[in-house]
Amino acid sequence: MLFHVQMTVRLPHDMPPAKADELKAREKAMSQELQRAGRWRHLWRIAGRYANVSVFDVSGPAELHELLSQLPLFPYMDIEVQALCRHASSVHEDDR
Ligand SMILES: O=C(O)C[C@H]1C=CC(=O)O1
Repeated sequence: MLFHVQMTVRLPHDMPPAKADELKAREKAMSQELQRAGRWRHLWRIAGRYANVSVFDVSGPAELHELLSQLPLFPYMDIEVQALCRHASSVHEDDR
């Protein structure tokens, strides 16, 4: 199943920079691992914001929740999820 996910990062202003850098480095490593595995299909920065729009390809909501909740920045993100299904007019036959 595909899910559209919007993540907005809200790090506390008093978080020590070294802690923020460590969280961001771990988040980057995990996101790249999931992208290479095909589970995090798209990752786009929303211009002008510390936020992204992503598309995940997972078995269902439970797997998505497990994956998102393991992200190092999870405690510091507002996350909105929308389930996607194939559009009848899509020319991409392999979209699910
Ligand atoms: O920067 C972000 O949007 C938050 C998060 C998503 C991937 C990553 O490396 O950090």
